[in-house]
Formats: sequence, C-alpha cells, structure tokens
Amino acid sequence: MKRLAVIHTGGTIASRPSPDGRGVTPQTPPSVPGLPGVQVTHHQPFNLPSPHVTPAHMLHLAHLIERLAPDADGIVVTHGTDTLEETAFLLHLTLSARTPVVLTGSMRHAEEISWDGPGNLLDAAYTALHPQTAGRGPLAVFSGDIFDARTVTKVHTTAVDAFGGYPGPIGRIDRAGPRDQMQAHLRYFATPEPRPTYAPEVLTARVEILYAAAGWTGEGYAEAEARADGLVIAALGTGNLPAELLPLIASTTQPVIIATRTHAGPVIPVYGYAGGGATLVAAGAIPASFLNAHKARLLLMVLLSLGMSREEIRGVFEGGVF
Ligand SMILES: NC(=O)C[C@H](N)C(=O)O
Repeated sequence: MKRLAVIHTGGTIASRPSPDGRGVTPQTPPSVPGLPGVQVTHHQPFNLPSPHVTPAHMLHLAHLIERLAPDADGIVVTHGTDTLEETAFLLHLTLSARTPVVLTGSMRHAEEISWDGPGNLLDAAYTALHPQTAGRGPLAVFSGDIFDARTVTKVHTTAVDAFGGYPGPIGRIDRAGPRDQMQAHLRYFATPEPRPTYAPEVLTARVEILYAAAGWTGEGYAEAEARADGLVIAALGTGNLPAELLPLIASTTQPVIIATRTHAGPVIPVYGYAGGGATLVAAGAIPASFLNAHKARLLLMVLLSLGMSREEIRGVFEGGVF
C-alpha cells in the first residue's frame, strides 16, 4: 500500500457560497477521489482563503510536511490559488525531505458546473506518488500541467488553466482508463536542478515591495525604507528605474532587490543611463535574476531572518540557481 498525506489549507477547492449569501468562503475540505491501493491520511493545519495565508503559515506548513514526510510516499497540499506560488516557493526554499510534495487547488468551487477540484486533486495525487517525482522539490499541478515551484505563477484570474510561468511546465500528467483501473500517464520534460535549502526558525524580517511605473519619482520609498529590513522593487524591463530612484538606492544600507514587473525574463545590468540596471547594481542593488517580486521578497525574508549580511545575500541571489 502506498501512503499519501493530504494537507488541506483552504482556498476555493475547500469553498462554497456561504449560507449568509455574502459570497464564496472556505468551508469543508474536498474529499479525495478513490485511489485503489493507496492509504490516505488527512491533515488540516488551517482553513483559509489564500489571501489570508502569511509567511508564518507557510513556514508552519513546511514544518508539518517535514514531520509527515518520513511516513508518506507522497504529500499533496490543497491551497487557494491567489498565493499558491508563494507557499510553493517558500517550501522550495525550506524543505529538505525528499518525499514528493505537490500543491494544487481549484478555480471553481464545489457547487459550480465543471468544478475543477477533483480532477486537480487526482492529478496531484498521481504526480506525488509517481516514482519519477522524487527529488524534484515541491511542484504545483494544475489542469494537468506540472510546474516547478521556482517558476510557477498565476497567470489568469478566472480561467481553469490559471497557472503558467516562464519557461513553462516541467511535465504533464494525464489519466486514462476506467475509474477503478485508472492509469496515470506522466512525463517530465526537464531534469531536476540543484536546490539549496534554508532552515529559518521564524520569518521575522520585514521586506516591502515597491512597484515601479512611468514617472515614479520615489514616492513611498523613504517610508518603506524606514519600516523594512529590506526592499524589493518590481522595476521596469531588465531592471531599470526612473533617474530619481538612483540616489535613493545608493544611500540605502538595507538590501534592495531589483525584480521586474515584466512577466518573464531575467533582471540583468544592461543600461548605463541614470536609473538603468547597470547604475542600480553599481549603487549596491541586487538583481533578482528570474524571480518575480513576491518570490524575491520571500527569499530575502528567509535570508534576513537567518541573519545574513547584504553581501552574503548578494551571493545567494547571484548564485545562478534562481
Ligand atoms: N481559486 C482560488 O483558490 C482563489 C481564492 N481567492 C484563494 O486563493 O483562496
């Protein structure tokens, strides 16, 4: 008998319209469709819409997974889709267990026509229990596509295939055959990459994200700098900003990570005009590589919470694995 642990955390996959008529809210976790030859255990550390999930919840989940991993052949986490990629990435950074961990959710709730919860849950379970999944780090499975936690991102607010992320899925799961003899057809397109892991006890560091736009002259920067232990800027293109930001960044002593508001591609120091990426890096800023701003924030929170210096943090971001 294979052993599958299912961890329910809330989200639309656990939701229905609330009896008071105010809208859709998390209520009961989804039941897992029948899996012949699999012993399933259920765990529910919290039952939240994912906009209420904090980095502290994510770390709590990581600790629960580490405890369950020795007694499980695979672990599925059901989660709201809005912050699923952040939880997946925090697990990517912190989990050292080799037991496969697969996150999934749904875009439609249990009372809608074409509820996508059961199919996603089944795909996630088959993926988590598949022999080729071990050693790949946490994954996200949605609409049959299998994504790496580092690159996965929500790309649509309502579509059932709501997840994507450059350069795309690392695998595909499909199912065929009658319910009691269902066969999973799973194929990976990429080999696993090295994944350094970190073990923060708590995530105490405060990191704020600033979002760049044409004509931004740094409004909000000084306030964020005063409050935070580190900053992430969702900058323009390859990591450029209006000229007014350059002196602000040059005088900041905390780490300033430059991500991009563009949906794909790396941050690299190309441009030498005031505020261009090359000038920001010369002023001390750290490029986020391929990480989006909210994933760069989590990485920075982890590294700051471990007490790393700005130069040590630069080494991690520039280490070539993000
Ligand atoms: N589809 C979903 O799960 C969206 C929901 N707002 C959540 O993230 O909890």
